[in-house]
Amino acid sequence: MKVIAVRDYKEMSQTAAKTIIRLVKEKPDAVLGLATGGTVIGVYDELISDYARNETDYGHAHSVNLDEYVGLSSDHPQSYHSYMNEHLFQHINLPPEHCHVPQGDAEDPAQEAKQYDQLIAELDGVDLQLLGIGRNGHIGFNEPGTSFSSHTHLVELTASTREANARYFTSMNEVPTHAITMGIASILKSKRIVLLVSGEAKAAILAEVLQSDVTTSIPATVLKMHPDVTVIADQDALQVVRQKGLMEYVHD
Ligand SMILES: O=P(O)(O)OC[C@H]1O[C@](O)(CO)[C@@H](O)[C@@H]1O
Repeated sequence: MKVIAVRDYKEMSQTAAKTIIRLVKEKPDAVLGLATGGTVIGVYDELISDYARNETDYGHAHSVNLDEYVGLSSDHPQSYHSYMNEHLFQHINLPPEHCHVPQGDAEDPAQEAKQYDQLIAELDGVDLQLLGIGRNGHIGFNEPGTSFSSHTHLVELTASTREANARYFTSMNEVPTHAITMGIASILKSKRIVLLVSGEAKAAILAEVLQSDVTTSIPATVLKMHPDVTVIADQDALQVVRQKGLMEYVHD
């Protein structure tokens, strides 16, 4: 796992966006694994402004999103599908039929999860998976304790994850209790992974991930088992890493 230190959120977003743009130029039919949440919005903003300037062509690319809330239809304003439309899909020429997000209102979420894995396999896997990290170390919606052999599956969200995401809903009662998420094994199949960590709120978990052995109690530690993971962390997120003298893990 290679950790790159950047100045701030802007530089983190630009660095990740450049990696994605380079990949799409080298491999126009690349499969991009995308994430939602606050951390990755800056990356999408960078992709959109690059698209406006350079017309980077996404016409042959595909995207697969990590997760979706169970019970929300794709056009529900708080669904991850709507988030992706708002923050990326409607601004670039990624064909709508190439944009995949699990269907949150599927009648049988377990079946939907199975089909999602099949779809990823049919696309020949994810070329680059973009990830954020939860304050408890979750990746996708794989909460602590999730088996490393999990494929796309139905999960019950922890109270802390629901609280962290409550900011997008008008009340805590509206925050869905379950989600469909790509599993740890599905994420590890990606050819390349870029994990973004920004802000003080993520400083403790970043230090824990770097320090800890691989353990299901901190799902992101599993990334140490993947051969091509780049963590891009800003100075605020590196505060605890610095305090604990763990800078040996970090490159500038
Ligand atoms: O970027 P945020 O909003 O801190 O969220 C961290 C992670 O948690 C999730 O919101 C839940 O999976 C992810 O989408 C995100 O990568």
